[in-house]
Amino acid sequence: MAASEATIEVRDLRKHFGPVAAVDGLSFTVVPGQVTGFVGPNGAGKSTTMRIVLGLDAPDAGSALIGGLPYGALRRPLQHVGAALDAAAVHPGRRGRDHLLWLAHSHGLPAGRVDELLEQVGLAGAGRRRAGGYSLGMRQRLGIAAALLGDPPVLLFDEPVNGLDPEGIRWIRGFLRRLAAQGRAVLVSSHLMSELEDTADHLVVIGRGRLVADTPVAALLAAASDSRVALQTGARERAMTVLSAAGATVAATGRESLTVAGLPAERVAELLGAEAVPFSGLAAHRASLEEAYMELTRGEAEFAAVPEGEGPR
Ligand SMILES: Nc1ncnc2c1ncn2[C@@H]1O[C@H](COP(=O)(O)OP(=O)(O)OP(=O)(O)O)[C@@H](O)[C@H]1O
Repeated sequence: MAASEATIEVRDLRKHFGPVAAVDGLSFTVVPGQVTGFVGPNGAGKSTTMRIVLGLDAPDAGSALIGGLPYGALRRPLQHVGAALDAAAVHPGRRGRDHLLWLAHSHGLPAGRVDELLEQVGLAGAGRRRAGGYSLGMRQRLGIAAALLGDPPVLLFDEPVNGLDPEGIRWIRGFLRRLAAQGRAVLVSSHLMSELEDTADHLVVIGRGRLVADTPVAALLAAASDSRVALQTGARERAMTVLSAAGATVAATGRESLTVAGLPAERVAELLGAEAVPFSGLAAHRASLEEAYMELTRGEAEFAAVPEGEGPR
């Protein structure tokens, strides 16, 4: 597939529902060969953005392009973009395999891929059972198979791990990574950062319809991890004086322990060494993605808990 086909470009996108600005001037690009996590709290505008990308909603302003074209201009949409937005969107009386055959048929796609896809998503043994009897995990897998029917270079998944058991979550993570490794652009939404740990290469973080961050996961983790150092020292007061003078924010966490923010571990060691301040332990704090996210969104009003009765939702 050509790399340029495998992109999603969102530019100055806006969408209001009555007084609510669901999407409020949002711009970002999803590139091929990566899993891009689309993160924000409930109501941040993730689903609305995805629906606009897929031509299911019209924006008030701005554009959302798939491989350079709006969804409506794609002649064979399923061959350009696949999406799983709602795991329950299958008629319960329909067998899983028949659902895919019907989709293939109605979009002029070869039916030959259906069995291969059922195999790929782990539904080979259940394809002839009615979807009404499927577990949530099985319906998610069927939705993913449907998204892949046209072998598209661009894929969107809205909260694909919602309600899945650990085995299902592990499977989806690996599957998304493989799809990206094939050169596809993969956009995955979640309201939980922890769900994207080990899955996403890049993050687009939004709050109240606006961009909060657009960053490689590695850079975000490095920034958050570098920002704190755990220090053990019998000379707590002297260490505090030296490090504060160098611009660090130092907090005592115990009689002989400190947390240092604003300086990397190597610099802390250097400064203490230069002033002959003894210390027995020094470790860079390794942030989890969840911690990095909290750090990133600290002070963002849209992420703060709204006291009951005061918020719009
Ligand atoms: N069809 C609609 N009519 C009215 N308001 C809507 C509609 N769709 C979305 N909204 C509102 O727009 C805002 C953004 O909703 P959206 O579903 O896009 O957020 P989200 O980030 O996907 O949230 P979640 O994580 O809960 O799925 C919310 O305030 C929501 O109530």
